[in-house]
Amino acid sequence: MEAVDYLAEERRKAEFDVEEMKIVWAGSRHAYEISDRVSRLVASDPVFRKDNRTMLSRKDLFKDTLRKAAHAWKRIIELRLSEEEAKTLRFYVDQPAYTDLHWGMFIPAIKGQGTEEQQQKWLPMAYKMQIIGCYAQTELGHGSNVQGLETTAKFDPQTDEFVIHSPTLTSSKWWPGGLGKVSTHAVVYARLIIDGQDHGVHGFIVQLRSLDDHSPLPGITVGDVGMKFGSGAYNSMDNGVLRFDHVRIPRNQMLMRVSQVTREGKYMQSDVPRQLVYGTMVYVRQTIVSDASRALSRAVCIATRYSAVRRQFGSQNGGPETQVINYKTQQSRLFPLLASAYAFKFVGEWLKWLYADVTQRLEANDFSTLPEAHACTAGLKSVTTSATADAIEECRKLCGGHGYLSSSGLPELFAVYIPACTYEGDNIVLLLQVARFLMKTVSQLGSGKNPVGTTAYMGRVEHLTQCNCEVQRAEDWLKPSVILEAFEARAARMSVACAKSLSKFSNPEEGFAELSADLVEAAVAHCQLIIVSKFIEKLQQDIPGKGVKRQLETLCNIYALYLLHKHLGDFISTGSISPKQGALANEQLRLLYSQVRPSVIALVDAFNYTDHYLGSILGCYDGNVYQKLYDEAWKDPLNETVVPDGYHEYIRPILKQHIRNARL
Ligand SMILES: CCCCCCCC/C=C\CCCCCCCCCCCCCCCC(=O)SCCNC(=O)CCNC(=O)[C@H](O)C(C)(C)COP(=O)(O)OP(=O)(O)OC[C@H]1O[C@@H](n2cnc3c(N)ncnc32)[C@H](O)[C@@H]1OP(=O)(O)O
Ligand SMILES: Cc1cc2nc3c(=O)[nH]c(=O)nc-3n(C[C@H](O)[C@H](O)[C@H](O)COP(=O)(O)OP(=O)(O)OC[C@H]3O[C@@H](n4cnc5c(N)ncnc54)[C@H](O)[C@@H]3O)c2cc1C
Repeated sequence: MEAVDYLAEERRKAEFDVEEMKIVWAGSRHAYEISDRVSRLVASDPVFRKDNRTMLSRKDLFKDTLRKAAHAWKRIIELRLSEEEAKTLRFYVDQPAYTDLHWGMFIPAIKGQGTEEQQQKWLPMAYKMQIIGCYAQTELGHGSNVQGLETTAKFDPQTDEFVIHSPTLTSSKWWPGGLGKVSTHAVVYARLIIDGQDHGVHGFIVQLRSLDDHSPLPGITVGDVGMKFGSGAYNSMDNGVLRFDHVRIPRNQMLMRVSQVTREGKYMQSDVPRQLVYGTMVYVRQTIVSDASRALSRAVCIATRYSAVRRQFGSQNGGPETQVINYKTQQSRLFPLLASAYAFKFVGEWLKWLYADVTQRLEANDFSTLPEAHACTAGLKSVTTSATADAIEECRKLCGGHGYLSSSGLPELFAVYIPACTYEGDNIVLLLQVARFLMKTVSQLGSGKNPVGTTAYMGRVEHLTQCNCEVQRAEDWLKPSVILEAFEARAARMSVACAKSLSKFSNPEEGFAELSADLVEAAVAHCQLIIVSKFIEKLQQDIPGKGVKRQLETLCNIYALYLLHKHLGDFISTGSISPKQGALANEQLRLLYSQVRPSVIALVDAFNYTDHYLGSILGCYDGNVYQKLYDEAWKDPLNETVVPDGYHEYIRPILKQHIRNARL
C-alpha cells in the first residue's frame, strides 16, 4: 500500500522555495549536500538503528553505543570522510558517546594549551584514536568554581615528575564523559604545587588505563557515576569518577603553552593570558549554541507537523474538525519557537565566525578580543540552551497526550538535552560572567576607550538612555532600526541601572552578590540583543530563492516581538517603550502569526531531517501519525503476551480473594 502524505496539502500552501531555504538553513550549498548525503547514509545503516534505544538496559545501551562508535569510525575511514562529514555523521547518529569528549574536548585541550612539541607528540595518536581521551576537570565538591579544584599535581624535582593525587573525597573527579569505562587518557585539571607553593589550576595529560588490556594503571580508581535522568538519553555516556593515589607522570605532560615548569622546578608564565587554560570551554560553548538550534528545530519540526495533523473541535456539518495548528493559542506558543530555531542557527553561525577570528588572533598573540569571545560564548550558550530546554518541554505539551509517549521522541530529546543548561558551565554562573563583562564595559565609558563588537551600542549610551521609541502604529514594529533601538535601549538601560546600584556599595564584590539577580537579567537582555541583531544582519545578505528572504524577515520579526512581549516588564520599566507601544507590538505579532501560518510546514521541512533522525512518530514526514502510533504500541515488550508475566503471582490472588473471603 502506498504511504499517504497527510501533509501534502500543507506543503502546497508554502509561499517560498523550500529547496533554497534548505541551503540557507544548512549554511551553504556544500554543507547542504554533505548533510543530505550523510543523513541518508546513517538512516539506511541498520547499525545506526535507534528506535529501540529507550527500551535497552543501561549495559545494553552502553554496548550499543560502543558498537555504533566503532562502526562510525570504520565508515569514516572506509569512506575517507572529511572532518566536516565526520561531524555531520556524529550529529545524525544522534547518540552521546565517549567520542564527543575525545574529539570535542580532549583534542581541543591539547591543541589550545599544549606546546608545539606536545601537540606533535599527542595529536597524531589521538587523531588515529590509538589513544582515547576525556576532559577531567569537575570534581565531586567543585564544578562551577574551577579555582576551587582540589586535585594536586606536586612537582618532584628528584625524578622530574608530577605526582597527581586526590587528597579528599570531594577531590574525586566526577562527571567527565568517556571517563567511566572507555578513556585511556585524560586531560586532568589539578593545582600545580612546587616546593609547597600553589600556582593554581593547570592541565596535565594523564594515562588512566593500560593500552594492552584496558585495566586501570596503578594508583588509579575509576568507574561510572551511575544512571542519569530519563531512559536512553545521556545514559549512553559513561560519565565517570576518578581518584588518584600519588600517580606519577613525566614533567612534560603538563600542558605548557600558558605556563611552564623547568627541570629545576621554576614556574614560568608566558605572555599568553592565564585564561587560556579555560580555552577549551570557550570552544565547546560555541559548539553548544549551534547544537541548540539543532535540538530546538527537531522538537519544533515534530510539534509543527503533528499540530497540522491533529484535529480537535470545530466540526461543521459533520466536516473535519479544526487542525490544532489553526488555534491562535497554539500558534502563539509554537511559532516563536520556530522563529527561535532560525535565530539560534544564525547566531550560531556568527559565533563560529567570532571563534575562528579570536583563534586566529590568539595565534598572532593578539589577545584583545578574548574577553568579548568569553562573554559571547558564555552568554549565548546560556540563553540558547535555557530557551531550548524550555521549548522542548513546550513542544511536548503542544502535542498533547501523545507527546508524552516515548515514540513521540520528545521525552528522550528533553532528557538528553537538559544537561546542556548545566554542563560546560551552569547557565546562571555563565550569565554572571557576562554581567561582569558588562559592568566593566559601563565603568570604562567616558574613559576614552570606545566599546567595540557586541558592546559597541554602549558607546551610544547617552542617546540610548534618553531616546523615545518612535512606534505609533503596529506596522512601525516591522522596521529593523526600530526593533534594534528598542533592544539596545533596554539592554543599555538595564546595565546602566545595575552599574548605578553597584556604585552604592563600598565593597564591589558584596554589591555584585547582592544585585546578582538583576545582573543576570541585564546579561540576558544583552544576549537577546545579540541574537536579534545577528538575525537582522543575516537579512542584509543576498538571500536567493523565491520568497525565502521574506519568510526569514517574518521569522525575525516574530522572534524579536515575541521576546519583547515576553519581557515587556523590562522594556516598559526601563522606559524603552511605552505600554501602548507594547500593545502595538503584540498586535503586530498576531498578524505575523497569520502571515507565517501557510508556510510553517515547509519551514520545518527546510531543516531536511530524515525520519530516522527525528525519531518521532508524531513528526514523521508523511504525517501518518495514527496508524504508526497504533502499530508501534503493539511492538512494546508488554504486548508480547496477552496475559502479563506476574498474573499468576500478583493479579489472580487479588481477583480471587473474594472467593476466599466468602468462604471465611
Ligand atoms: C555513537 C556515535 C559515535 C559517532 C562517532 C563519530 C566519530 C567522531 C568524529 C567526529 C566527532 C566530532 C564530535 C565533536 C562533538 C563536540 C561536542 C562536544 C560536546 C561536549 C559535551 C559537553 C560535555 C560537558 C563538558 C563539561 O562540562 S567540562 C566542565 C565545564 N566546566 C565549566 O564550565 C566550569 C565553569 N566555571 C568557569 O568557567 C570558571 O570557574 C568561571 C565561572 C569563569 C570563574 O572562573 P574564575 O574564578 O577563574 O574567574 P573570575 O575571577 O570570574 O574571572 C577571572 C577573569 O577570567 C575571565 N575568564 C573566565 N573564564 C574565561 C574564559 N573561558 N575565557 C577567557 N576569559 C575568561 C573573566 O572574565 C575574568 O576576566 P577579568 O578581565 O574580569 O579579570
Ligand atoms: C551530563 C553532564 C556531563 C558533564 N561532562 C563533564 C565533562 O566531560 N568534564 C567535566 O569536567 N565536567 C563535566 N560535567 C560537569 C559540569 O561541567 C558541571 O556540573 C557544571 O560546570 C556545573 O557545576 P556544578 O555541578 O558544580 O554546579 P554547582 O556550581 O554546584 O551549581 C549548583 C547551583 O548553584 C548555583 N551557583 C553556583 N555558583 C553560583 C554563583 N557563584 N552564584 C550564583 N549561583 C551559583 C548554580 O546556578 C546552581 O543552581 C558534566 C555535567 C553533566 C551534568
